Amino acid sequence: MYLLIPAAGMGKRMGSDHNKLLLSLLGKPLLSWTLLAAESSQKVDWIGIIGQPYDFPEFKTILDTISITTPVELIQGGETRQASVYNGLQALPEAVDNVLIHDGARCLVTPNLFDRCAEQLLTCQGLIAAISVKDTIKIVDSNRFIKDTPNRSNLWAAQTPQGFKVNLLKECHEKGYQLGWQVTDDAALFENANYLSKLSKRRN
Ligand SMILES: Nc1ccn([C@@H]2O[C@H](COP(=O)(O)OP(=O)(O)OP(=O)(O)O)[C@@H](O)[C@H]2O)c(=O)n1
Ligand SMILES: C[C@](O)(CO)[C@H](O)COP(=O)(O)O
Repeated sequence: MYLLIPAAGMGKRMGSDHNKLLLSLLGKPLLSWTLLAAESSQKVDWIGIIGQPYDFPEFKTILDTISITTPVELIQGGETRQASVYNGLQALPEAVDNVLIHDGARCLVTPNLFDRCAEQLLTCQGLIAAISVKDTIKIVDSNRFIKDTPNRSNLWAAQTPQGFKVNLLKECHEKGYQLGWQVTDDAALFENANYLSKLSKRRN
């Protein structure tokens, strides 16, 4: 299975002055933990890391340090996550049918989660890992007055991995680019284009 890892962020919301994936967690950069999980997956056999070129020297150091054996390609990212994934899709070899996309920032992913998503992707057009929302969610207006309380049993928090048929996702990204859709995950492009993605309840 081909895996794209968006890793070209700049930590704006976090208020970081550099890529948060290079911050250390238990002695290793965040990105190392994500890559180690992908390396231990039974299904992932190619990894594209999408990054900003100024981070590539540190990415190469990480790859050397963890002695990764899965083939890895570094791909230039864009201004937004959406633009980064677009570039990642262009970098896939022509013959690839299925792709998983997993945020480098989600470093607690397990090899088993990659494997489950890879297996299920063979049975559907698209899927995402997600967890059911535990809190009661309020919809507010621009003055923060509460307007609605949606039924919690229909609410799921989208995570990654997200997996798709490559031809369909490329079509959705292209459409999104042409029509100016701005989304925060790939499943939203699928929705906008009226394709169906399946939820995969995240256990681990
Ligand atoms: N131009 C961008 C922006 C984000 N990402 C990646 O998309 C994932 C989700 O982004 P997010 O968590 O929002 O990360 P950042 O944009 O880095 O940080 P922040 O949330 O603090 O703004 C991350 O793995 C990030 O590296 C990307 O590849 N290209
Ligand atoms: C794709 C994602 O991880 C799903 O939750 C998320 O939307 C990425 O963007 P964010 O800016 O970190 O929310």
